[in-house]
Amino acid sequence: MAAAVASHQIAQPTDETTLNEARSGAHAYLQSRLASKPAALKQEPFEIPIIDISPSFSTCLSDRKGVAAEIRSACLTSGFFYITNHGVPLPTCSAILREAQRFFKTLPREKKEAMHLRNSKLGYGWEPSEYTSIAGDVETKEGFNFGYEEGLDKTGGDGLYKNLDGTTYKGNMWPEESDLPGFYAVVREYYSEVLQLARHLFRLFALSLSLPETHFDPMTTHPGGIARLLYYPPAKRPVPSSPHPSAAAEEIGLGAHSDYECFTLLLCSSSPGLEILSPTGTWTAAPPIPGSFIVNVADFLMRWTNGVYKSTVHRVVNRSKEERYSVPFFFSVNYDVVIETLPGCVEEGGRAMYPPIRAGEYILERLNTTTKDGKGYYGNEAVF
Ligand SMILES: O=C(O)CCC(=O)C(=O)O
Ligand SMILES: [Fe+2]
Repeated sequence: MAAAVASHQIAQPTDETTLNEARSGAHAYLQSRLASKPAALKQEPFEIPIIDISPSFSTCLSDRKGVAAEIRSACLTSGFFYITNHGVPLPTCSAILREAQRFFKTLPREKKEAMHLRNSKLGYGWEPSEYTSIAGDVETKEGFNFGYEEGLDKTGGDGLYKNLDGTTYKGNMWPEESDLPGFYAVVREYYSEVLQLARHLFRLFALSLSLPETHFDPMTTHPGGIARLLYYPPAKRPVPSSPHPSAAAEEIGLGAHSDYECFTLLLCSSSPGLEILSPTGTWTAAPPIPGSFIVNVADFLMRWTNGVYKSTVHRVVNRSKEERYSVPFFFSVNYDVVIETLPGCVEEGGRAMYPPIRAGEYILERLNTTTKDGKGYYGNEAVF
């Protein structure tokens, strides 16, 4: 599918109507996916492919295109896939999962409180268990969120980074080095590796859309990239060992949602818990595969492709007696980029389903809906 280069670097204002449409569009999308019933829809099984991306590091374009074709096929169906042989060293992955455990298990509560999410206008910091809610479910997960800073980027960035709301102050909150010695160094190593992998994958996504390989590169010179450490306690009461049709039977770790950005790279510990909503409306487990990342298409790619690539709804239920840790990395373009449907993704005579939105504003709006009352808790407005 050929697509002309969009005017992505032009910082057009996103007006209130457009944002409202984006907000309700995302909500309607989620509701329609949750409400869809098995009967008349496509056949199971719903497969989450495993893609060995080692050929994508080849100097030969046709090797890279081969991997891009596999990615395309996954994006058209499940919107989720595993990648193996991705180049991020195993010790780097093990180390970040260990730090997650150290953070949640050894950092005293008052030190976590000092980094509470409510002190951030950007969704950063510590989220206690049962603090946030998506789709009305109170979530058992505990989290720690942080965003891009130039020190976490091997390229050093271009010096033009802007926060979600267009401000430029340093928004991350970190534990004191004396409280968790070595924590920041491990986070930096992991983040910088995964950011470079995301830039590499973005080129494959471009190829998968028959765009020039470097199409998205200018949009990721100071990219948004929120990462989180997540802890899911074991279920307090017995839950069915596989997804159950009745939501009431579940103890929700993280409520049903789609991700907001371009795509997500998820690292998880050996405990299962991630569940993906199939096109037939059934929850399908996505168990961890050692040494892999789970990649999922998120809303920006869905919007660019006019819904051709699926931003699939997912959730987490820890059904095991084990603790689960995970580290999602939500890869965004520069927050000042405007996301607009790629002309090549609109069928002849068709129309773009999604109005243009500015990356940072859209994410902020979506984050604001994840409170228990859905009314937001940041109380800030974008200043782009
Ligand atoms: O923890 C997981 O397995 C998934 C996390 C997730 O979907 C998210 O944070 O958006
Ligand atoms: Fe997610």
